[in-house]
Amino acid sequence: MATQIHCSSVSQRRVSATAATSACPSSVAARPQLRRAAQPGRRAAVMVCAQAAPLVEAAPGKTTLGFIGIGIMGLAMTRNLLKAGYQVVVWNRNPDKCGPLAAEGAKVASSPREVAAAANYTFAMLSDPEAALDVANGPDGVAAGMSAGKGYVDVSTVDAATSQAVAAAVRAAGGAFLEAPVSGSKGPAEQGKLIFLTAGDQALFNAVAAPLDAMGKAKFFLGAEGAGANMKLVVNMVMGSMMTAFAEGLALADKVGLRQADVIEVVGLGAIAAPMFALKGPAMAARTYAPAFPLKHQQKDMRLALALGDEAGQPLPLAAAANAQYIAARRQGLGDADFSAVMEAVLGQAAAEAAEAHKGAK
Ligand SMILES: NC(=O)C1=CN([C@@H]2O[C@H](COP(=O)(O)OP(=O)(O)OC[C@H]3O[C@@H](n4cnc5c(N)ncnc54)[C@H](OP(=O)(O)O)[C@@H]3O)[C@@H](O)[C@H]2O)C=CC1
Ligand SMILES: O=CC(=O)O
Repeated sequence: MATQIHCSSVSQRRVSATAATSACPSSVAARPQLRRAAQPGRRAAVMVCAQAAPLVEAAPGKTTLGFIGIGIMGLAMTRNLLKAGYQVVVWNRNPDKCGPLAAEGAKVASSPREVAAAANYTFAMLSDPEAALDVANGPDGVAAGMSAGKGYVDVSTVDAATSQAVAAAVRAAGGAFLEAPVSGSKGPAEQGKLIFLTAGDQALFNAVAAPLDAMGKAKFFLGAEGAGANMKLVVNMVMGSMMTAFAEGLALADKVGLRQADVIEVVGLGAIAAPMFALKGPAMAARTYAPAFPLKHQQKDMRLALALGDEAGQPLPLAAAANAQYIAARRQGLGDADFSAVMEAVLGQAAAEAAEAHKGAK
């Protein structure tokens, strides 16, 4: 897995080995706004903190990891932890989804609490804020299985308030907390090329550096919990708006007699080229939407980003318009399809307007 991190700006400070050894979970005030990961070779073996139990650096063969939420992303991410040689204990609400991982060597637990009790560090990849709160703070949840020296890494896409509520419950039980939402979809998850947007307890960030590297190609430490969640919502708001604009472009091209394949090629050669357009464009032109990133999750991210905009006093009219299209697509029953199925809402709107115009002409 690629683990090398490049600094693109002098204002972005690397986390030094000294910082890694001296940081405590509670020392959030001292953290810079944006930090990239330390070089793996410079990590200290044990992260010592005066106020909390030391967190031991995770390593295959000596660390048991937990993984909760075996959906599209969780399955691929857990596979990479198993491939890297970690012992992994898993739990999923629908236990059938743990079957393939059990066959590959994972142990299956009967509750999130049992996972946290069995593992040194537990990861969770859950659908939304409600699921994240249920799993972490519920009666048989992760916090109930936490104790000093353990850590919880929530990689789900949620809002800052959810992340902060989970962090409080985990810390109250003596554990450390890191939010670590990921940028990158099913393909990057399978290839171990996710981008982790982390925030929270820096000692835990350092302790789980190796498992993060087994699942991803880059990791950012952004400060106190909430910063990772906000970064993820900003990125996904842009992605959701881009996808809607692209769907409108393909629909318009078709209406005026252009080949959608030509549009995809022209876009791909110019300044607005994006891997997402190249990857999703041909399937959108064929109107097929095999789920990599479910549309219901993209709409959840738009909703959470708009709420963040409200809170921050930042108008987001473009994102609001895109969100309306994702809501329309959900109403068309496309929540479980890939988010590129927003194309159907764009086409559906055109069809509805044509029908309305036809009615008016009668
Ligand atoms: N797919 C993608 O490309 C990406 C997704 N994400 C984010 O990752 C998260 C997961 O996405 P993905 O794997 O695609 O989604 P899936 O829908 O495939 O998986 C969702 C997981 O959450 C579990 N879950 C939902 N509600 C609850 C609950 N109340 N209690 C316990 N477990 C629950 C599901 O369990 P069950 O199987 O029982 O339903 C399932 O394991 C989302 O936050 C998404 O926004 C981030 C980057 C990329
Ligand atoms: O959250 C989705 C992604 O592709 O990133």
